[in-house]
Amino acid sequence: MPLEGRALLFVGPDGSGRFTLANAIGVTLHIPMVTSYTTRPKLPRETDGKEYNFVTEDTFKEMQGAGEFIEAVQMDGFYYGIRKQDCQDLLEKAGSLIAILSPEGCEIFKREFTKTLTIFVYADRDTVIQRQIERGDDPETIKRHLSHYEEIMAYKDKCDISIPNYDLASTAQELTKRIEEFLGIEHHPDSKY
Ligand SMILES: Nc1nc2c(ncn2[C@@H]2O[C@H](COP(=O)(O)OP(=O)(O)O)[C@@H](O)[C@H]2O)c(=O)[nH]1
Ligand SMILES: Nc1ncnc2c1ncn2[C@@H]1O[C@H](COP(=O)(O)OP(=O)(O)O)[C@@H](O)[C@H]1O
Repeated sequence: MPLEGRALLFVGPDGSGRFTLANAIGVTLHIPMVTSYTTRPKLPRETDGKEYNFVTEDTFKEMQGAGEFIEAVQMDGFYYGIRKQDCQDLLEKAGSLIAILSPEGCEIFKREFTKTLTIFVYADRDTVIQRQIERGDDPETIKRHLSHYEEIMAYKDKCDISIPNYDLASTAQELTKRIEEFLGIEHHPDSKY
């Protein structure tokens, strides 16, 4: 049985601005974001429970064994997954949720929710490199991210919306409008976008 509700799925290369845009849209449209679980070590700029719930591999595997994840993937030796119960709780409260995930994860979510919107956020290679340097990612992490750049970009035309993110304010404004159309809501009067 698919989950009754709407899932806005943000996907795109690392450093393209998925988290920044998902967060802005969530605040403007009052849509909560579901936090993934990962075994990847926490970076200094991250806060446990915000970007991810950081867990050990043993804990992840226990949760996976108990069937807790709606989807779980392994990437570059790390596990990532989203808990079904977390989605159910958010849908009960808000009717919609936001998730940031890989193309593979999007395909699974599309089968698991009654209504999904896939939003592809992108920028050129040099720009995503520059942004990752500025946000303090180490060279190894940036290299790891870039090894997926082309493969992720190939998913662009399979998404419902694909949006280049250069000027943040105008990207957020355009995206807010297109999501409001999808959700069938009037443009939010207080929206600064
Ligand atoms: N399928 C799936 N993908 C995820 C999940 N959580 C994160 N991802 C994606 O997996 C990739 C993880 O990359 P990572 O190197 O850890 O960089 P991050 O984007 O800075 O966290 C990113 O593209 C995420 O959007 C999840 O729960 N499921
Ligand atoms: N349009 C933009 N212009 C300049 N910087 C941006 C823009 N969008 C996002 N950023 C910055 O670039 C970095 C990467 O954005 P983030 O949302 O973390 O990307 P992702 O989740 O796709 O890895 C962050 O430091 C963010 O503040």
